[in-house]
Formats: sequence, C-alpha cells, structure tokens
Amino acid sequence: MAGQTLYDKLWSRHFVDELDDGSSLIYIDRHLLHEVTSPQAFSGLKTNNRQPWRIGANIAVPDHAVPTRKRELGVAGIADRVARRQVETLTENCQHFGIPLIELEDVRQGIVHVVGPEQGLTLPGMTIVCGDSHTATHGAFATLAMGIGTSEVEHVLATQTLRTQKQKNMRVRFDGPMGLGVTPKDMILALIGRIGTAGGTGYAIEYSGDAIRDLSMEGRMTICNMSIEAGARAGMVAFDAVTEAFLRDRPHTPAGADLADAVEYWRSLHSDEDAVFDREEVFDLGKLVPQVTWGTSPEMVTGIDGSVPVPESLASPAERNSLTRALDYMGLTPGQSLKGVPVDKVFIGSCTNARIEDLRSVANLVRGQKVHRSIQQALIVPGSGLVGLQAEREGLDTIFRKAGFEWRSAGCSMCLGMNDDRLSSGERCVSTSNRNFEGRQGKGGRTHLASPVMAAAAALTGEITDVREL
Ligand SMILES: CC(C)[C@H](C(=O)O)[C@@H](O)C(=O)O
Ligand code: SF4
Repeated sequence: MAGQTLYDKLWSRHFVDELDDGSSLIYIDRHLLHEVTSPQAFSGLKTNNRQPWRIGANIAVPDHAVPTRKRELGVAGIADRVARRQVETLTENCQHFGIPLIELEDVRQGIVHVVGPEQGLTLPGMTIVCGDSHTATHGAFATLAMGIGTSEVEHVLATQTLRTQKQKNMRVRFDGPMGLGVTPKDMILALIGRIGTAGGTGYAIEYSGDAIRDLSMEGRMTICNMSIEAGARAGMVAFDAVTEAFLRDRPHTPAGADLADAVEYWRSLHSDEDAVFDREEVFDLGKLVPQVTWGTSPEMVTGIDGSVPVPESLASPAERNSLTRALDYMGLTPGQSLKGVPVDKVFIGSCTNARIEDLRSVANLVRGQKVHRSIQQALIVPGSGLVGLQAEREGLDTIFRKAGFEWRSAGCSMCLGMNDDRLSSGERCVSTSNRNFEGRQGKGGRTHLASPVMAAAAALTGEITDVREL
C-alpha cells in the first residue's frame, strides 16, 4: 500500500463516520469564531435549546468590524450601528454560552487567523474550523484547517463535528533560492496566476520543497492563507523544527513532558516518501519576480515587469468580455505597463501580511524615507495587538510614523469594507491583503494585491514600483 499524504493522515485520524450521501463526519479539535459569521449560529443553538458540545474547543475574537482608531473607547467607540451590534452580539453570545472571548480592549485581540497561532491555540495535528474562508492559514502548522459557513458553525458548536467531503491531494513544490525582493506573497500569487482561482477546487494543497522548508512560520502562513484564492479549502505544510520553535512557550502550547510527548507525535505530521498525489505543480523560484495584480480576481496577476493583457489576444468572447470589464473597473488600458501606474492609497495589513516579519520588512525599506506627497493615505495595521506591541518595542511604529504612515490598532481594517477603513470610488490602492474583487475595499475602489515591500515601495514613490529598483 502506498504511503499516506499529510492530508490523508489528518483526515483519517479525525474521521468519525461516513454518511448516506457519501459525505463524511470528521471530529473538530478547535473552533475559532468572529462577529460576522457567528450570530445566526448562536441563535440556532438558542432556538433548539442546545449547548456547545465542548466549550473549551472554542475561542472567539472580534476582528472584521472593529475600528482601528480610538480603541480606548471600546465597543462604545464603534460609530457604525451595524458593526457595533455585531461586536456586542458576539460578547453577549459568548457570555451566554460560556465561550472564551478575547475582547476588543484585550492586547491579544486581532485578526482571528493571526491570534490562533500566536496564542498556541493552533497546534499541529488538529482539525481547525472557523466561519471564515481564510482559515487555511492555520494549515501552516500541519493542521487540517478549513473555512466553514454559518450553518456549519452551528453544527460544529452543537456536535464538535463537521460534515464534509474528502478532498483530492495536490502537492505544490517550490524549489530554489528566492531572488531579492521576492517574498512568500509572490510565491502564492504566482501559483494562483498559474493554476487560476479554480485550479485547486476539490483539492487539499500541501506546500513543500526546500523553499518552503527555508521559510519562517510567518511566510508559510502567508502562503497557506491564500489557498482559498487558488480554489482550495485547505492548504498545509509539514511539521518541522521551524514549527516547533514558533510554538514553544506560547500560552496554549503544552509544556514540559506534555510538550515532549506532543512533539513526538507532531513529527509524524508529514507526507510519507511514497505517498501519491493526484496532482503536482513545481515552481522554480530562481525565475520568480515580485508579483502584482492588475484585475479584479487574484488570478489576474503578473510579474512587476509585465503589462496589462490585451482583450484581442484572447480567443473566447466570454473571456474577452470579462477582461474588458475588469480593465474598465480598474481604470487600466490594454497593454499598459504596470510599473508607473499612479496610486492613491497603500494598505499594509490583513491576515495575509500583518505579522511581525511583514512589518520588519517594511520598516527596513522605509526607514529614513518619506511617503510620496501624492499618496492620500498609507495605513499600517498590525494583525494583532501583540504584533503591534512587538513592533512598538522594536521602534517600528516610530519609523512608520516618521515616514508618514498611519500606525493603527489591530483588525481586518481596509482588507474589506466592513469597518471605517475604506477606499472611495475610483481610488487605487496597493494592498497586502488577499482579495481584489470589485468593491472589496470599498465601493468602486481599485485594489492591486502585492507583498508588503511592494506596497511600501508604492507608498514611497506614489506609483506601482519594482521594489528591486529602490
Ligand atoms: C466575513 C468573512 C465571512 C469573510 C470570509 O469568509 O473570508 C472575510 O473574512 C473575507 O476575507 O472575505
Ligand atoms: S483580514 Fe481580510 S481576509 Fe483576513 S479574515 Fe479579515 S477580512 Fe478576511
């Protein structure tokens, strides 16, 4: 019998039962909650007079609707009525059911996918779910982590299991050293550019190769985070010494003899040598250049030396139409080179790129420099209060402020238009987030996805810039 993939191991160790319709029931170890996708799930429990099956498996944190300014005001400081109600409802529901909550005023508050790993709540070998599509982030820790919908949130709360379909196995191998100015964000954008936003549909992706082994946990999380943008619900990386070092001494990581036992088990969390994958993709990183999106889907991406595609070059009328529509929305001309496109705003943040390493890389670039006078707003939003605190201890906030960036409190912020940080219609933004859909950062806003250093470079020059030339 062929060996098992990491995904197969995680799956079989959590498999509970096969259901009549061919789907499976799997056990869930960790359930993360936030204010947007939990209210109806909690109402459902109340209506049916049910209690959460295992309270301690859950942890909640508000992140999407929170303001990134004036946090000392707490929930009362949320100006938008709907946003305030969402955060209040999360608090009430957590109190009602006894679910642990990290509140707005807590220094540990932040984007749920940054908080989980930071607190050691995300541990190798776990199945992890959250009513949020970027849950795949946690797969960087050799977990099976998937986004779920609100009705599934209720199901998980009530039964600690998830009804789901077994996926096929895809391995993406990244080989070779990365060039200057190339980051994990460029790796995942290039993958999405190659296989498309539906390329990973039906697969669980395992990222491997020496380039992945050489990455920090922060970098691995950036890559796993965008698995969903490649169509896959789950993305993962094998456990190794880097994973272990990151988790040591975190509040919820086991300690002492328990840690030794855990590590022994965690060492089994890799694909066997002879495991068979249904699909494989191989990337030679020597050829990779910094990436930037030009359209309204993450697959509409090119190297910074590239240009906007020309509709006439496409054979199918449907593809021509969708390209023309994307270019109209983005205010770009066919064939135009991306370098030099003027930018209005810059956003450095989100669960893709708001961890300490991201902030350090930006600080190294902007130290002693100034945000270009044509930039209306350049925001830097840490992924969690603790990331923010660490950055402040290192003096990064001073570097950012001196350069003309706004340094904010943790939250999803301008990644999506659910809080005060938004684009206005027609505004163009280089953003380190993960989605460039129409209206994503505010109605009519134009998003170019890129790495933190590419976003910082745009802030300094006022236009889309090749960071390698600074
Ligand atoms: C609001 C939430 C349900 C959503 C998601 O599932 O991903 C958001 O986090 C996003 O990034 O679009
Ligand atoms: S930072 Fe963006 S992508 Fe991540 S959870 Fe928040 S809204 Fe979703």
